[in-house]
Amino acid sequence: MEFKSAKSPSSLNNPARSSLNKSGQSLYSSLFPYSQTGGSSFSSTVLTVPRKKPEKLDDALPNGWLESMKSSSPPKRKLVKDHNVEVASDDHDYAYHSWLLSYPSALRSFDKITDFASNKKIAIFLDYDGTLSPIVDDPDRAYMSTDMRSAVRGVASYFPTAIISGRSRDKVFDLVGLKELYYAGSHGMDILFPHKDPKSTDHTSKGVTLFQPAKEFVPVIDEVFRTLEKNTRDIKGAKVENHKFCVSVHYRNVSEKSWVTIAECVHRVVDDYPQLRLTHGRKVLEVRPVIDWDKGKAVEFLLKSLGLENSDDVLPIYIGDDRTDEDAFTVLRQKNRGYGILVASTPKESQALFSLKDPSEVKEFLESLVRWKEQSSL
Ligand SMILES: O=P(O)(O)OC[C@H]1O[C@H](O[C@H]2O[C@H](CO)[C@@H](O)[C@H](O)[C@H]2O)[C@H](O)[C@@H](O)[C@@H]1O
Repeated sequence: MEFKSAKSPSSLNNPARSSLNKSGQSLYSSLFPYSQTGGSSFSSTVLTVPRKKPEKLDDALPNGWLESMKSSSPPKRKLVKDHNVEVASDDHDYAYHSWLLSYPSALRSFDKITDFASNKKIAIFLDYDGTLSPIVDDPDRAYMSTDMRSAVRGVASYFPTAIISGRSRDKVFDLVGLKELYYAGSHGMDILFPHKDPKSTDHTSKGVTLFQPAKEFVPVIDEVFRTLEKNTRDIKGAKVENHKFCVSVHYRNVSEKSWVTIAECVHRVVDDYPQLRLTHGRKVLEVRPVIDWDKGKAVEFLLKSLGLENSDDVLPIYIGDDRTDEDAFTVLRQKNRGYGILVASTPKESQALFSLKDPSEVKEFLESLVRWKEQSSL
């Protein structure tokens, strides 16, 4: 990531922040918590992050693969011991706090967000890994806490709430376990509507309306999954997951010296399938069908299904941490119709407007929304 010194946050050249919605109201400029014209005394040293669409692995030159793989998850933070408390180093704090000027904390901006949301219908979209659950080495053990589950249940009792994950729908449903939510698995290619009867005793994700735009790719995805499993068997730490409409190849637990080997192995397999493409998440390579569908399209589809599209009295809020979430942030930003909130504890370029540091801040934000809603309906 490249940092540049800038005169003021206004140098972000961010048209979305001043664009207007249909009623002439700006979602962005009215919420930007820092002056976009005047410079603060701090501004001459502010670090800003260039905003460009994150590069996908399949767009990168072969030489770029390794760099892309190395930067695909925040580096381990340099920690220093201070009174038995682990705190981030000064360098990290400085960069992070500077970055917050461009991506303000959604918690600190909470009053502005809710001022804007008053008299609007909020719709909540949540990524799973890194947003509701912390990133852990073993994808099968990425559990969300009981408190987080309660927070999600809380928001879902007031606002339509969807989980939009790269995982298969069944896996993410098993991890979240709330049947009142909408689920979009496989990066939005497998959409489930909640049980119509909230008292249903069916605790599986079955029996409700589905939207599966990549249905015909299931056999090829299965074939590629089996080939990748076989071909990566000798790469220590590699893990391949079949998400029905896409495949994940994890290299988090692979020694860095074998990253080229695993990348080449995946590329060799995918090269034989022109109908498939590769994208890149947090220490994971993902094989997906070449269809014009992503988390952003899933958000649009869900808003439409909920009768909430093209409406000025609707405020979609999308919270996510990964490159694949950028598609959803972009949709909200381009259409000037909602807030993207990036979960990040290190500076990252993003199409999101706000940020939260980690899943515990996500939980706090969701709980605050519930409290705000409860108080405003008194
Ligand atoms: O869209 P998401 O819900 O964020 O899913 C994206 C990927 O999440 C999982 O992998 C990530 O989390 C793992 C557990 O913390 C971590 O070990 C891995 O390195 C991360 O990439 C999931 O296993 C993938 O299949 C999803 O695509």
